[in-house]
Amino acid sequence: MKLKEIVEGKVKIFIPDPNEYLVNGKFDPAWAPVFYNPKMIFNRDLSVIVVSVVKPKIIVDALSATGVRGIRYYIESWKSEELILNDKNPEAIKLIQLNLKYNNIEEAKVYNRDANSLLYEIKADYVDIDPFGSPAPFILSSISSIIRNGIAAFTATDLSPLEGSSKLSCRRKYDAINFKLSSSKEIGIRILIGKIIREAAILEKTVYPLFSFYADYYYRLFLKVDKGAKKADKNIINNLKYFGECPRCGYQQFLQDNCKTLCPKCGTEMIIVGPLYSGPLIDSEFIRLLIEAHEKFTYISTFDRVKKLLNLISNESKYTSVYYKLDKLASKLKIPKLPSIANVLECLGQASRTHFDPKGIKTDKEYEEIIKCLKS
Ligand SMILES: C[S@@+](CC[C@H](N)C(=O)[O-])C[C@H]1O[C@@H](n2cnc3c(N)ncnc32)[C@H](O)[C@@H]1O
Ligand SMILES: [Zn+2]
Repeated sequence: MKLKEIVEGKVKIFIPDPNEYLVNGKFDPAWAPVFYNPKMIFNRDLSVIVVSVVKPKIIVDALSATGVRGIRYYIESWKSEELILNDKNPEAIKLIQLNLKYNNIEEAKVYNRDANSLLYEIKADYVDIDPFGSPAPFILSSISSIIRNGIAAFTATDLSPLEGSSKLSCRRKYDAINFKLSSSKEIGIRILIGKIIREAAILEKTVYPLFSFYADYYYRLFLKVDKGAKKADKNIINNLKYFGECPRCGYQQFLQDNCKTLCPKCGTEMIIVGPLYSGPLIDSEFIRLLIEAHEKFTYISTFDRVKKLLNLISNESKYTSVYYKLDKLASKLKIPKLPSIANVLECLGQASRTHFDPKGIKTDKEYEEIIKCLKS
């Protein structure tokens, strides 16, 4: 394999030389023998900050590819007692070993295993699942390996099922009914968390979101894992719900079940999706710690973008309801001229923009008040 040296964060690593794997002059990271995607630097930068706050004892980068993620955690976030890097691809293992050596890390453990079988054999307090597409095949094994108060980190790039475009795929992978809704960007992340809560419950464990976000073409979740059948039951009872949107007037609400429901505002039958997680997506103390920690990472190439996202998420986390997409709402209600988002926010007083959608707002104000502000 012809290699190329690159710098990401504070580490220098070798990746397969993209020029060797061009097809018709184009390159896709999946065409190289070992996967490295520069579009995921933002994801890794944010994860480095998270790990610097969490300071886990045992870090597992279960789907490592080049090893860049785990190596960055060790060099930039925190020197954990143990660092475990794993990939089922033997070519990846050669590269991981080379990259560890190049960054003077001697103490890491490297496995060439199927991640699921490895995860059932080990215990850790931070497990990173960064797969091709869906993390669903790794949920049960990763949660099983994480001790009480440990962190599960998941990336999901399969937005099509999660956002309701591929309905059958969503049924198959996430056991949830889904349709394309106005707020599908947020619904998708809630369906994913709902699935993880149900899988964790099988093991008498549960998860609570600390920090979760949508960016570019993926979701990223950091969940705190807790143990106990009663806690698992409580989380399911309190936070596993359905969600309905009225196709006529755009009113939306969480629902206890997926029985036929008429819109309380206009009487039209609502479109219902779920089951999904209805609780907070962000822990306010955790986001405060991330904002504080971020100041130390002045060298990362995404410094400004990370700051913007963290501040926006901190703002929107004050509101528990799913965002309203104003252009969709205005078009449903035939409001001819959409006021600026800034004007709507000012009119509502307690409301925020959302990172999920530039046309969306989050507020806990009543539907009628939102409409009044849209019309004013
Ligand atoms: C998206 S890449 C990981 C990228 C890496 N985490 C990063 O940040 O650059 C997914 C990796 O998972 C590996 N993989 C897929 N299925 C696996 C399995 N069942 N067990 C172990 N590794 C697996 C692939 O070989 C690939 O290297
Ligand atoms: Zn309605």
